[in-house]
Amino acid sequence: MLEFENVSKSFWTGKQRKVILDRATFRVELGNSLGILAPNGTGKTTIINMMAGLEKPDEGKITRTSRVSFPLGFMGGVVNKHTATENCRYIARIYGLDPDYVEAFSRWLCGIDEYFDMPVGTFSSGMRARFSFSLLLALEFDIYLIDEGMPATTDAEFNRKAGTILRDRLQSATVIVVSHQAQTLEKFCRSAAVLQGGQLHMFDTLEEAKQLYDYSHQG
Ligand SMILES: Nc1ncnc2c1ncn2[C@@H]1O[C@H](COP(=O)(O)OP(=O)(O)OP(=O)(O)O)[C@@H](O)[C@H]1O
Repeated sequence: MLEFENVSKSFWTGKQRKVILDRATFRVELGNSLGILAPNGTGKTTIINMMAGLEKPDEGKITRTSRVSFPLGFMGGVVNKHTATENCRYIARIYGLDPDYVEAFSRWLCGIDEYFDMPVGTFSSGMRARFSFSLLLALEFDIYLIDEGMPATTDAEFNRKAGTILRDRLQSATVIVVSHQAQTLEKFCRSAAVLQGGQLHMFDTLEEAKQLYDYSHQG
Protein backbone atom coordinates (compact mmCIF):
# COMPACT_ATOMS: atom_id res chain seq x y z
CA MET A 1 0.00 0.00 0.00
CA LEU A 2 1.11 3.54 -0.76
CA GLU A 3 -0.76 6.39 0.87
CA PHE A 4 -0.70 10.19 0.65
CA GLU A 5 -2.35 12.00 3.56
CA ASN A 6 -2.94 15.73 3.24
CA VAL A 7 0.13 16.06 1.06
CA SER A 8 0.98 19.52 -0.24
CA LYS A 9 3.77 20.45 -2.62
CA SER A 10 4.48 23.67 -4.44
CA PHE A 11 7.42 25.47 -6.03
CA TRP A 12 8.28 29.14 -5.89
CA THR A 13 9.21 30.28 -9.38
CA GLY A 14 10.48 33.70 -8.33
CA LYS A 15 7.21 35.23 -9.54
CA GLN A 16 4.49 32.94 -8.25
CA ARG A 17 3.79 29.79 -6.31
CA LYS A 18 3.25 26.79 -8.57
CA VAL A 19 0.96 24.36 -6.74
CA ILE A 20 1.45 20.68 -7.57
CA LEU A 21 -0.60 19.12 -4.77
CA ASP A 22 -2.88 20.84 -2.28
CA ARG A 23 -3.65 18.69 0.78
CA ALA A 24 -4.16 15.65 -1.43
CA THR A 25 -5.25 12.37 0.15
CA PHE A 26 -5.35 9.07 -1.72
CA ARG A 27 -4.25 5.49 -1.39
CA VAL A 28 -3.03 2.87 -3.86
CA GLU A 29 -3.73 -0.71 -2.79
CA LEU A 30 -1.72 -3.66 -4.07
CA GLY A 31 -3.36 -5.29 -7.08
CA ASN A 32 -5.12 -2.13 -8.18
CA SER A 33 -2.81 -0.49 -10.72
CA LEU A 34 -3.43 3.22 -11.08
CA GLY A 35 -3.06 5.58 -14.02
CA ILE A 36 -2.80 9.30 -13.37
CA LEU A 37 -3.77 11.68 -16.14
CA ALA A 38 -2.22 15.14 -16.01
CA PRO A 39 -1.23 17.67 -18.69
CA ASN A 40 2.45 18.37 -19.24
CA GLY A 41 4.08 20.63 -16.70
CA THR A 42 1.48 20.09 -13.97
CA GLY A 43 3.61 17.88 -11.74
CA LYS A 44 3.63 14.29 -12.96
CA THR A 45 7.34 13.80 -12.36
CA THR A 46 7.18 15.55 -8.99
CA ILE A 47 4.37 13.25 -7.79
CA ILE A 48 6.16 10.10 -8.99
CA ASN A 49 9.36 11.31 -7.29
CA MET A 50 7.47 11.86 -4.03
CA MET A 51 5.99 8.36 -4.29
CA ALA A 52 9.53 6.99 -4.75
CA GLY A 53 10.86 9.03 -1.82
CA LEU A 54 13.18 11.06 -4.07
CA GLU A 55 11.40 14.31 -3.22
CA LYS A 56 9.80 15.36 0.05
CA PRO A 57 6.34 16.89 0.40
CA ASP A 58 6.15 20.38 1.94
CA GLU A 59 3.45 19.10 4.28
CA GLY A 60 1.54 15.89 4.92
CA LYS A 61 2.52 12.28 5.20
CA ILE A 62 3.48 9.60 2.66
CA THR A 63 3.30 6.00 3.90
CA ARG A 64 4.73 3.00 2.08
CA THR A 65 4.02 -0.46 3.43
CA SER A 66 5.13 -2.15 0.18
CA ARG A 67 8.36 -2.18 -1.81
CA VAL A 68 8.07 0.82 -4.13
CA SER A 69 10.42 1.04 -7.13
CA PHE A 70 12.46 4.01 -8.27
CA PRO A 71 10.81 5.63 -11.32
CA LEU A 72 11.34 3.81 -14.59
CA GLY A 73 14.06 5.70 -16.43
CA PHE A 74 15.55 7.16 -13.23
CA MET A 75 19.35 7.06 -13.47
CA GLY A 76 20.11 8.91 -10.24
CA GLY A 77 21.35 5.77 -8.51
CA VAL A 78 23.66 4.85 -11.38
CA VAL A 79 27.27 6.00 -11.29
CA ASN A 80 28.52 7.01 -14.75
CA LYS A 81 32.17 6.19 -14.22
CA HIS A 82 31.31 2.62 -13.21
CA THR A 83 30.37 -0.15 -15.63
CA ALA A 84 26.83 -1.52 -15.94
CA THR A 85 28.08 -4.69 -14.23
CA GLU A 86 29.45 -2.75 -11.24
CA ASN A 87 26.31 -0.63 -10.98
CA CYS A 88 24.02 -3.68 -11.08
CA ARG A 89 25.94 -5.54 -8.42
CA TYR A 90 26.11 -2.51 -6.15
CA ILE A 91 22.40 -1.74 -6.46
CA ALA A 92 21.49 -5.42 -5.93
CA ARG A 93 23.36 -5.31 -2.61
CA ILE A 94 21.55 -2.15 -1.53
CA TYR A 95 18.23 -3.93 -2.08
CA GLY A 96 19.50 -7.12 -0.37
CA LEU A 97 19.24 -9.15 -3.61
CA ASP A 98 21.60 -11.64 -5.23
CA PRO A 99 24.17 -9.64 -7.30
CA ASP A 100 24.79 -12.62 -9.64
CA TYR A 101 21.12 -12.86 -10.52
CA VAL A 102 20.61 -9.11 -10.94
CA GLU A 103 23.71 -8.82 -13.14
CA ALA A 104 22.81 -11.85 -15.29
CA PHE A 105 19.21 -10.74 -15.79
CA SER A 106 20.10 -7.13 -16.67
CA ARG A 107 22.90 -8.22 -18.99
CA TRP A 108 20.56 -10.58 -20.85
CA LEU A 109 17.66 -8.14 -21.16
CA CYS A 110 19.77 -5.09 -21.94
CA GLY A 111 21.42 -6.74 -24.95
CA ILE A 112 24.26 -4.24 -25.31
CA ASP A 113 27.02 -6.86 -25.52
CA GLU A 114 30.49 -5.71 -24.43
CA TYR A 115 29.18 -2.25 -23.48
CA PHE A 116 27.78 -3.86 -20.33
CA ASP A 117 31.39 -3.93 -19.09
CA MET A 118 32.10 -0.34 -20.09
CA PRO A 119 31.43 2.79 -17.99
CA VAL A 120 27.77 3.85 -18.17
CA GLY A 121 28.98 7.36 -19.11
CA THR A 122 30.02 5.96 -22.53
CA PHE A 123 26.47 4.73 -23.33
CA SER A 124 24.21 6.30 -25.94
CA SER A 125 20.87 7.61 -24.63
CA GLY A 126 19.14 4.50 -26.04
CA MET A 127 21.60 2.24 -24.21
CA ARG A 128 21.05 4.16 -20.99
CA ALA A 129 17.28 3.76 -21.33
CA ARG A 130 17.68 0.04 -21.95
CA PHE A 131 20.04 -0.34 -19.00
CA SER A 132 17.83 1.49 -16.50
CA PHE A 133 14.74 -0.45 -17.60
CA SER A 134 16.61 -3.78 -17.45
CA LEU A 135 17.87 -2.98 -13.98
CA LEU A 136 14.39 -2.01 -12.77
CA LEU A 137 12.96 -5.30 -14.03
CA ALA A 138 15.83 -7.27 -12.46
CA LEU A 139 14.84 -6.00 -9.02
CA GLU A 140 11.71 -7.19 -7.24
CA PHE A 141 9.16 -4.55 -6.28
CA ASP A 142 5.49 -4.63 -5.24
CA ILE A 143 4.70 -1.28 -6.86
CA TYR A 144 6.40 -0.04 -10.05
CA LEU A 145 6.46 3.68 -10.84
CA ILE A 146 6.36 4.71 -14.49
CA ASP A 147 6.60 8.26 -15.79
CA GLU A 148 5.01 8.62 -19.27
CA GLY A 149 4.89 4.97 -20.27
CA MET A 150 7.67 2.77 -21.56
CA PRO A 151 11.06 4.34 -22.24
CA ALA A 152 11.46 5.43 -25.82
CA THR A 153 14.08 3.06 -27.14
CA THR A 154 14.34 2.55 -30.85
CA ASP A 155 15.31 -1.09 -30.52
CA ALA A 156 12.24 -3.15 -31.47
CA GLU A 157 13.70 -6.40 -30.12
CA PHE A 158 14.37 -4.80 -26.72
CA ASN A 159 10.91 -3.19 -26.57
CA ARG A 160 9.30 -6.54 -27.32
CA LYS A 161 11.34 -8.46 -24.71
CA ALA A 162 10.99 -5.80 -22.00
CA GLY A 163 7.28 -5.30 -22.74
CA THR A 164 6.59 -9.03 -22.35
CA ILE A 165 8.45 -9.17 -19.03
CA LEU A 166 6.69 -6.07 -17.74
CA ARG A 167 3.26 -7.50 -18.65
CA ASP A 168 4.14 -10.78 -16.87
CA ARG A 169 5.34 -8.85 -13.83
CA LEU A 170 2.06 -6.95 -13.74
CA GLN A 171 0.22 -10.19 -13.07
CA SER A 172 1.64 -10.03 -9.56
CA ALA A 173 2.82 -6.44 -9.16
CA THR A 174 1.02 -3.10 -9.09
CA VAL A 175 1.90 -0.21 -11.37
CA ILE A 176 1.42 3.52 -11.05
CA VAL A 177 1.73 5.30 -14.40
CA VAL A 178 1.51 9.05 -14.89
CA SER A 179 0.89 10.39 -18.37
CA HIS A 180 -0.68 13.25 -20.29
CA GLN A 181 -2.30 10.66 -22.61
CA ALA A 182 -5.06 8.23 -21.72
CA GLN A 183 -3.73 5.82 -24.36
CA THR A 184 -0.55 5.19 -22.35
CA LEU A 185 -2.60 4.11 -19.35
CA GLU A 186 -4.88 1.68 -21.19
CA LYS A 187 -2.28 -1.09 -21.27
CA PHE A 188 -1.51 -0.99 -17.57
CA CYS A 189 -4.24 0.30 -15.32
CA ARG A 190 -7.45 -0.78 -13.67
CA SER A 191 -8.38 2.51 -12.06
CA ALA A 192 -7.42 6.03 -12.97
CA ALA A 193 -7.12 9.50 -11.50
CA VAL A 194 -7.02 13.01 -12.90
CA LEU A 195 -4.71 15.66 -11.45
CA GLN A 196 -6.61 18.91 -11.31
CA GLY A 197 -6.21 21.97 -9.12
CA GLY A 198 -3.74 20.21 -6.82
CA GLN A 199 -6.08 17.26 -6.19
CA LEU A 200 -6.12 13.74 -7.51
CA HIS A 201 -9.67 12.84 -8.47
CA MET A 202 -9.93 9.06 -8.31
CA PHE A 203 -12.17 6.96 -10.57
CA ASP A 204 -12.92 3.24 -10.72
CA THR A 205 -12.39 3.15 -14.48
CA LEU A 206 -10.15 4.88 -16.98
CA GLU A 207 -13.22 5.72 -19.06
CA GLU A 208 -14.66 7.90 -16.27
CA ALA A 209 -11.31 9.60 -15.69
CA LYS A 210 -10.98 10.29 -19.40
CA GLN A 211 -14.32 12.06 -19.47
CA LEU A 212 -13.25 14.54 -16.80
CA TYR A 213 -9.80 14.94 -18.34
CA ASP A 214 -11.08 15.53 -21.87
CA TYR A 215 -13.71 17.91 -20.59
CA SER A 216 -11.27 19.96 -18.48
CA HIS A 217 -8.16 19.96 -20.59
CA GLN A 218 -9.02 19.33 -24.18
CA GLY A 219 -12.68 20.14 -24.50
N1 LIG B 1 12.79 22.43 -8.17
C1 LIG B 1 11.88 23.16 -8.81
N2 LIG B 1 11.83 24.49 -8.65
C2 LIG B 1 10.89 25.25 -9.27
N3 LIG B 1 9.96 24.75 -10.09
C3 LIG B 1 9.98 23.43 -10.31
C4 LIG B 1 10.92 22.55 -9.69
N4 LIG B 1 10.68 21.28 -10.10
C5 LIG B 1 9.62 21.36 -10.92
N5 LIG B 1 9.20 22.63 -11.04
C6 LIG B 1 8.03 23.11 -11.82
O1 LIG B 1 6.88 22.42 -11.39
C7 LIG B 1 6.06 22.07 -12.47
C8 LIG B 1 5.86 20.57 -12.53
O2 LIG B 1 7.07 19.92 -12.87
P1 LIG B 1 7.10 18.36 -13.24
O3 LIG B 1 8.42 18.07 -13.87
O4 LIG B 1 6.71 17.58 -12.06
O5 LIG B 1 5.94 18.31 -14.32
P2 LIG B 1 5.55 17.21 -15.38
O6 LIG B 1 4.06 17.18 -15.39
O7 LIG B 1 6.25 15.94 -15.12
O8 LIG B 1 6.10 17.90 -16.68
P3 LIG B 1 6.48 17.30 -18.14
O9 LIG B 1 5.27 16.54 -18.57
O10 LIG B 1 6.75 18.54 -18.94
O11 LIG B 1 7.69 16.43 -17.90
C9 LIG B 1 6.75 22.64 -13.71
O12 LIG B 1 6.17 23.89 -13.99
C10 LIG B 1 8.18 22.80 -13.29
O13 LIG B 1 8.79 23.84 -13.98
